[in-house]
Amino acid sequence: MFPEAGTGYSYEDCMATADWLMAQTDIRPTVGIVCGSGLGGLADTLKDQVAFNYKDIPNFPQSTVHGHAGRLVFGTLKGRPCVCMQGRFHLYEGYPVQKVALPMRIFKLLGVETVILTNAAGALNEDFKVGDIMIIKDHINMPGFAGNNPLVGPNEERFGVRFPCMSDAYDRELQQLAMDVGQDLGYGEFLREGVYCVVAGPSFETIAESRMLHRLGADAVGMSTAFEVIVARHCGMRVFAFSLITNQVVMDYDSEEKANHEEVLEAGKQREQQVEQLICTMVTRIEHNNNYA
Ligand SMILES: O=P(O)(O)O[C@@H]1C[C@H](O)[C@@H](CO)O1
Ligand SMILES: Nc1nc2[nH]cnc2c(=O)[nH]1
Repeated sequence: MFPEAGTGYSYEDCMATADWLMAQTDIRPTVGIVCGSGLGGLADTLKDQVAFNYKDIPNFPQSTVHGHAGRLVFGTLKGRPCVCMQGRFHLYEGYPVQKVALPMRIFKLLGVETVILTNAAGALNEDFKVGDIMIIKDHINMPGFAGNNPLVGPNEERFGVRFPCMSDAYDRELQQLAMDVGQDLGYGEFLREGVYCVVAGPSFETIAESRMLHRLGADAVGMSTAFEVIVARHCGMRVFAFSLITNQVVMDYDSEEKANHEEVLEAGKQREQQVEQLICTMVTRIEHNNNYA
């Protein structure tokens, strides 16, 4: 049923990739960042950059989606050593779910302690607007109900336990930090919190599917993040994630709206600066505030 589960993603494979990277740069990141669709600009703001194209990194998948540059960028953000994925992998690109989330294990082996993930998502919550930033407090892994969980396969104890807890997946202190930073930056009007639901994609939702997800308790829907979060938590890293609301999901048969990737990228462009500022300030405060560190 899962032919590729457990092959090519061993501890030794991940270690080989991490060793290769550490031999190319002296930067030892403690924060790892994953940039969602159209949100890759943050990587360009890192200082003292050392960047790798995914195609040059051993065992690494390739980005195939417009808006995902396919570069792993090491550098510093306000003096703090970071590694930033400028582009991520999705189930709909044809990768097994284990491969989609593989970079989290590389992060761990590089020394990353805190992971910050971003994504573009459609709003199911009717109070949300395009341009809102939704701090993710929990997720629903829809493909997971059909067996698409990145931890399927033999468990590697050196990464984590067989049955990891997920009720604390999204670090509450980091959520509070994001709220505080957002308020300080004057982002209160477009800062929200909510539940993210991942679907496999690449087709956007039908109206019936959207209504169902909304009734199940999801505030936003997307095609990523939850798989990475599961693997990051399995190996003991702290996780913070947010969605940029790029479109209102169509839930009305009379609507003329049609979801499309171009509007997703455009919404990313419009909020790029605030997204970067939020992450950058959070990273600084994680470093300097022991309550959050
Ligand atoms: O990588 P993310 O989750 O930000 O990308 C979202 C989901 C699809 O890949 C794409 C749809 O426009 O944006
Ligand atoms: N599944 C899904 N992913 C998205 N990514 C950005 N917007 C959407 C959306 O409306 N649905």
